[in-house]
Amino acid sequence: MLPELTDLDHFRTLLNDAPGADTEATSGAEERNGQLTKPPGALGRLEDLAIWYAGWRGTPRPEIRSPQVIVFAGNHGVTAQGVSAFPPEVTVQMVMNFQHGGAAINQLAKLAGARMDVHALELDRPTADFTQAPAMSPDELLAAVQTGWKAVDPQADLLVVGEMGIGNTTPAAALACVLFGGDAGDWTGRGTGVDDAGLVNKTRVVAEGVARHSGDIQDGLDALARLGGREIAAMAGAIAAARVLRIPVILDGFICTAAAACLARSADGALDHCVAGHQSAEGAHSTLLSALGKEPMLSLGLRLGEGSGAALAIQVLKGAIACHSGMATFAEAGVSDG
Ligand SMILES: O=C(O)c1ccc[n+]([C@@H]2O[C@H](COP(=O)([O-])O)[C@@H](O)[C@H]2O)c1
Ligand SMILES: Cc1cc2nc[nH]c2cc1C
Repeated sequence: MLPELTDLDHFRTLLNDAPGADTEATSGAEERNGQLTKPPGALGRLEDLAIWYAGWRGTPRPEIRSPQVIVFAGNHGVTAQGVSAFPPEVTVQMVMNFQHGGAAINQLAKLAGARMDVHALELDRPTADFTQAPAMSPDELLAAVQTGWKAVDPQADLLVVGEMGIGNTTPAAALACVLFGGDAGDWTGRGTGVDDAGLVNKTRVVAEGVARHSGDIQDGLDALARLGGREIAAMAGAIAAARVLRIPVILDGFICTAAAACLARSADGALDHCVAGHQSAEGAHSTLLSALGKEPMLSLGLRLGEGSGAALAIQVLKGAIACHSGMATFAEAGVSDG
């Protein structure tokens, strides 16, 4: 059962107190992995993924039957600073495209056998431009986190969270910068494709936001309120709910990883139930994944968001689980082990 979220301190407490993976299931899966008809380690990272998944599902021989993909959408006041190659109205237009089944994520979720939900968060009320004021008030942050928290199906056995939000690589860069340090230029990339002058302007905007707010940021949730966005906060809420429910999560690209990073900076082990689905072409994604100690499953040059890279990675994880749970042991198959 997922408790109702009453306030942000309650959220922090639930995240800090969330149980870890089932150690018995993990060791049972390790033992089973050692008996399967293959040379030790021959399935490479698929073996680690299967053992990780088994631990979080609490069974040494799990299946993936009910994956869920959730796409959250939000609008950003900081787009007034000219930080995106696309206009903000594309956010609501793409939400309609998701609802009509026409986006990349619709195809990839369907292919992965996943249920897909779309949550648009107050698109007609963008966050404040963080160069001028905190992006969200604490109450606005809580409402967005609650949307994500409640969006997770407790019956799901795997979760992908994705986003749509014109301008959101700017808050994602600002979050990464304030959480991990370095210069704005280390974290700022081209997003949907800003030109060289656009990149200089966007880097300035990120630097201004970080300079304005860093003194008031103690943890990841403070960072989310001041520099984040509603869809980013909702992703954080959903990832945290999955942690409490022991539902494994596949992270998507730069923005999704920035949301996850806010949790990592609010509670130790907050992302132990997450793997990185892919490495985005957004320049700083690899740096952010390294900072979180996450190795991407795929690297295909995607920079779409929407949960697309993570939805593709569901298929790889399904492959890992199919082998782990379906293969015969040496004893069962009468094959001599080494
Ligand atoms: O997932 C990523 O790594 C990623 C990288 C670049 C862009 N995006 C998507 O593009 C939008 C943000 O780009 P921008 O240039 O408007 O900040 C947003 O809707 C994201 O889903 C996503
Ligand atoms: C068309 C378009 C589709 C997207 N999907 C996720 N982010 C996006 C940004 C744009 C511009």
